[in-house]
Amino acid sequence: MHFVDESAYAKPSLLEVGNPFIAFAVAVAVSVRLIDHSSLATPLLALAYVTLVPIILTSIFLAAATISTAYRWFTSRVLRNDPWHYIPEPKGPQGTLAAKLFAVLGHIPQLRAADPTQTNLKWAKELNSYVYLYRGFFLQPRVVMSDPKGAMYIMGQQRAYDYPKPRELRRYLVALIGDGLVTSEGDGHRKQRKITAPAFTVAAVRSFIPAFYHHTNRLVTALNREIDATEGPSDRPFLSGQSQYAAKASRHLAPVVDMAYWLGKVTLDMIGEVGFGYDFNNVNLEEPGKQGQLAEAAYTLMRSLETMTLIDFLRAYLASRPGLFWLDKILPAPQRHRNAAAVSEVVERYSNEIIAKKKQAIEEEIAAMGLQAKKGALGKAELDEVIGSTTPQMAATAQLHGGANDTDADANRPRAKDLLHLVMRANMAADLKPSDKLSDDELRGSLTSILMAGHETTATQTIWALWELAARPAVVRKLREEIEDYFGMETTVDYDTLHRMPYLDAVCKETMRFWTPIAMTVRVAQKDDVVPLGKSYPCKAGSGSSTFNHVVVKKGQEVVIPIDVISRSEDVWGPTAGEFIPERWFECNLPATAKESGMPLHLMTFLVGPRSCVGQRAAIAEFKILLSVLLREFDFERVNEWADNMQPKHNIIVRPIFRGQEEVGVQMPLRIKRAQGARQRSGSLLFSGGVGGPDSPTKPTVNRDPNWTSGRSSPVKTTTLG
Ligand code: HEM
Repeated sequence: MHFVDESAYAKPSLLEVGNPFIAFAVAVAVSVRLIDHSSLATPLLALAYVTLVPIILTSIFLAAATISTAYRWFTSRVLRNDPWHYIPEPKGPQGTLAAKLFAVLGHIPQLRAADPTQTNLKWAKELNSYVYLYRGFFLQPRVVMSDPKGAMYIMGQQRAYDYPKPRELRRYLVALIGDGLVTSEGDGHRKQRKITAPAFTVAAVRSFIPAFYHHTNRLVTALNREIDATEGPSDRPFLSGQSQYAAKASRHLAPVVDMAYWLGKVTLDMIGEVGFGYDFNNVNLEEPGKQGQLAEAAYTLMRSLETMTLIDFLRAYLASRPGLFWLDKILPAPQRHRNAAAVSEVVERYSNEIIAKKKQAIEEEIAAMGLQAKKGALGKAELDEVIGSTTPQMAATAQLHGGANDTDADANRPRAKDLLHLVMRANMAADLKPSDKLSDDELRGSLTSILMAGHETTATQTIWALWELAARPAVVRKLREEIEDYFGMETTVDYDTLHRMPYLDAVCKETMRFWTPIAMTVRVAQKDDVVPLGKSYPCKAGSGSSTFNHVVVKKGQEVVIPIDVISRSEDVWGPTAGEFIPERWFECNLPATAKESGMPLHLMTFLVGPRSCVGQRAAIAEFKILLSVLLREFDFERVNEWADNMQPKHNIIVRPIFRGQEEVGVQMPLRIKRAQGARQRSGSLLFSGGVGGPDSPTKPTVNRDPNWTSGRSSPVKTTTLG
């Protein structure tokens, strides 16, 4: 059981649903009376006591909820004098059960019924405002802040700590992944971030590049194996991770494979190595059941997020009211929660081992440098001197729990210092105040945070890029031309070259704009505040005012920052905001509204401020490497019959499912073929046979687009990612 530090949260106001003080005071009073008037020695009375207290508490909660819901309804609908009376609000559900339950469920069923990005964009259009209000559970007002200036105000350096994540979300995440960088708040977060952020420097990310290529190349080898194994359609799945639908749609040397499955595997391998020097070797293993225990645990944890239902959300919401924490104890936990609890124990066990091995490895490094006498007195600068590639012991550690033997040619390459190693070394510095040091528990939290936050996000970003490119041969042609120009006959390019490729940069940015893996974040105000907006928006009809350019936020109020809506906002991107156009990123095409928005790189994909993505530099490099190598090697096509059935599913991360194939769950089935002119490789990238295989003398052939000036000679200017 993880303890959640609540110090970042202000005390709830009297009218907050399920006020803990009221609930607690009444429960104590009732208990005292029960104890006074009965003897708990009798089992029957003890049972009555145990049953009665929850019933009484529930009744109190329901009474408090009814009063505060009625109060909200009265002030907003009858008196029209609540602090948000002027902010437009979308219509509730019509004529359905959800309409009857509006007072309990608010607009949430509407948001969960369809793609929330589209629902929010539709509401913004109908209300003619990117700032509006919808109702959460028990009519709680939630302000939707799709105004970039407002969102940056909330998430920026000055205010981010006044707007922590809501308790229920945090409790849920802590139960899953422990209390690390993702979940900590206030001073706990400041401390974690101070130690962790310096591990993600440009120098560190540069040193990860060989590992990113190594794992991408393993994926290429595995996919080529799948292509070679495909003789034609089959009634039953015959490739790893394949669904029966994909098996049926496969053709000779052109299988339909689930790229979500493969990208999930490869990004886990990448984060395993660069995150904490651990080789999952997941790409070379088949079904999840056959993975190493830690990989399997990470996989199950991610899947448990996928299946959250409305009831789960309501339950989490209720159980997070301090007076009702016992609800979690008495309601039978769904199977997936039990799974999640079991796997988080596995993660914890492995994390302890990894941390212990790392401590040992760092001490060996210090000894190898002859600095043992000074151990405990080494400052940060001196510890930074302790550099170089992984010691043999560290390499052995890396292999200890790997899923399978690594058969790749460059398995024994020198490995860069991993993120956890860097974090732990920084944590050992004698010049760090004791109060700033992370405990083993906090280190474990940072390990799981990096593992979970840095894995499916990058996989998802790449899945969406392939989905878009699979329907855009002209974009693929231009991109391949640029890739060939920059890579030449090499299998890799360095960090700087990777970031100098303008069209790759534009395609990556457009994917990060159009498909943000994390579509939104929710925050809860700890103080009353007034949030300034970048422009004036029309007020709700009948509110007595015409426009508003600020939003009053009350303590305890939730604010939604819809990263996806900001990215597709016509106010920022103009009338083509809803289209996928990489060329919009060329300096000459960038709209003034995007440039003036003030967002870093004109995007909120990684959020901003002290709670922005700490791993963004690594994520971008990983994304660019995956995309450029995969596109160089393979053609990806959508399966025509299913092209219109893709539905983005939002569960913290936005991933694709397909109508008619719901039982498969998250998947990205794409037809894959060897690209025409897939090249002869120098170095370690091996695959068997086929055009451009290791024995093929074929020089790359590129279908040049006459309208495209690519590569080094391109006059196009962009502000590149990285
Ligand atoms: C394309 C890939 C990625 C995207 C789009 C992404 C996006 C984000 C976003 C939006 C947040 C803020 C979430 C919130 O507070 O609600 C976040 C936080 C975080 N990300 Fe990423 N991320 C990506 C990849 C990575 C990678 C590769 C790593 C690690 C190697 C990573 C580590 C983290 C961590 C530790 C946090 C918590 C930061 C904090 O609260 O201080 N992310 N990410």
